[in-house]
Amino acid sequence: MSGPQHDPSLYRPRDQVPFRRALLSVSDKAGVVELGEALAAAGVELVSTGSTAKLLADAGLPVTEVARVTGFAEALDGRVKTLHPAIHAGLLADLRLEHHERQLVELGIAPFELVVVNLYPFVETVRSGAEGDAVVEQIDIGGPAMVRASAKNHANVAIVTDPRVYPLIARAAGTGLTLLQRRALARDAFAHTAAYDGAVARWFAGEPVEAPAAPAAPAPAAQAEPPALVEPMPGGTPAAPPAPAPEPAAADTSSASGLLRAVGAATLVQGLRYGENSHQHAGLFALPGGRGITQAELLHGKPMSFNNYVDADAALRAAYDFHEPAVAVVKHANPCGIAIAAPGAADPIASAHERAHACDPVSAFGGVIAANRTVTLAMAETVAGIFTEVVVAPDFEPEALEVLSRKKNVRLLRLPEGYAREGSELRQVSGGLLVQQPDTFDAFSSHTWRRASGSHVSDAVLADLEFAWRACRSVKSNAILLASGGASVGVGMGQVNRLDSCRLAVARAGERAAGSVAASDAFFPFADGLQILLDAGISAVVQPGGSVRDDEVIAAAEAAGITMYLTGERHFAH
Ligand SMILES: NC(=O)c1ncn([C@@H]2O[C@H](COP(=O)(O)O)[C@@H](O)[C@H]2O)c1NC=O
Repeated sequence: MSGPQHDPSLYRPRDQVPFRRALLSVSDKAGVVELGEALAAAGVELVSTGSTAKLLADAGLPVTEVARVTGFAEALDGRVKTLHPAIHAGLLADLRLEHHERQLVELGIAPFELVVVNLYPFVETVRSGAEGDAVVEQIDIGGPAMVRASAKNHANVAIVTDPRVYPLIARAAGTGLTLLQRRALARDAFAHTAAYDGAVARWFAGEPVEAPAAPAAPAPAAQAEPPALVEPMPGGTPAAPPAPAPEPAAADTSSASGLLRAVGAATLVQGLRYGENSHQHAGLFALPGGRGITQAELLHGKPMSFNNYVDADAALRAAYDFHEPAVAVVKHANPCGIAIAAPGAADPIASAHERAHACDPVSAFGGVIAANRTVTLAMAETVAGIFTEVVVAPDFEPEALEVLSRKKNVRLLRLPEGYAREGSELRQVSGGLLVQQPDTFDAFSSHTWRRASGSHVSDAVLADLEFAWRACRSVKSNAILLASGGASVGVGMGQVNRLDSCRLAVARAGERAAGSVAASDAFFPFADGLQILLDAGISAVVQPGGSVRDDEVIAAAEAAGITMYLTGERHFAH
């Protein structure tokens, strides 16, 4: 045996590992300051590379530069920064082993419990048209080394490669993560570096950097169940929630038990006029430390109703699923339009709203609008002409507030700072409660998809497919969403068979169906639903795959000469 020896008796168990020292080294800096703030506030020491460190320091955070830890200035134009034993021993020491702990002390090296890395934008650089050494320089070496080291050492280290996980990490800043959570992050980290290296290899082979065609993905059910980021419900009866704390602190809702504790400590915010219907009593309760729609400030209009809260929350979920400026218009908890800003739009959020509204103006009447950016005057002027129940956003420009406040019947809500959803979701069933990890699984990058039919599509079509696939997870199942240019053009939602959802999406899109792309939240059980989309003239489709009749479905796409991608992951929303 050539690898290291392994003696199971030497390993001491480690479940929850509190964060003491974090290493942050990111190319995409979005959200890293907020994360750094949460970590620093919890007393976590921050160590960071060149420009990440500068950004954190400029934000007033205490941060140690990697070069100070290694005693070695970053060299060779950044080719060597973190590639040093003083960093990698801190990432790889397995503190379950007494001799690793001892050696680390002897070496004078402190361990890391949290590593946040995202890699040089290799694929984006290729897509920008760069060639030769300009591309080679974007092959990240130190980043993947840290990601893989930390993922291997998930028994001790939490590795974060996806900015969408930052809110969870921020919430867990004071407690750290469990082994199960670190394992799930390690899984994602290895998938991330594998996809990255795959793209690099394809570039060297002179192939397009996106994932090549491959045999149909195995049925998701046939794959091993991935570990969830939330702890499973403890067996038997859940522990009784403790008495509410006198001063409600922010609750860690990333696990089922954490969420149940928070529910036990929830406090009544207000009685509502009524529930879903006028004969039902209802109230709104707040979770300790919650920063969601419950905590939003009513700037104008009548008090929110029960249904307003449900719809506004659904709209927020849809709009905040995008990093880009995005708007969702919701009716009865379903989006009747979702859009991101048109490229180069002078007023991005106004553009996103205009396009979301245009998807289905009939249904948008009396709708609830969520924007993930400040509402501008231009957006307000358009909204003012549309009968709207609620507009919720992180903020409103003063002029926008003035324009909208002239409308008596609209409710305007400003989100609390640091708006975030809970780390677990709860639903009541008779005699019990269902708790699950939210569907934040990130399978939106086409690099992880498999092309099952047709030829490579243009970057624009690929971007539309990515948009449609992301947007369709905010739509109740069975969901079919047609999109064009980063905007939905037809949504078929909530039907009890996929065929009707296809019919609905096509009917709502009308002439816009031709040339649009389609996303289906789960596999097509038969080719008939897809055929409706094909007959309407869609240009490409993305769906999970995994049906026993995948061959039939793929053959229909082949026959129509369109490209079909399989994601291997579905996005049911019930
Ligand atoms: N060479 C190294 O030792 C190294 N260590 C970290 N990086 C990358 O440098 C970037 C962050 O650098 P900065 O904080 O200076 O922007 C990250 O994308 C990270 O993956 C490295 N760069 C590339 O290989």
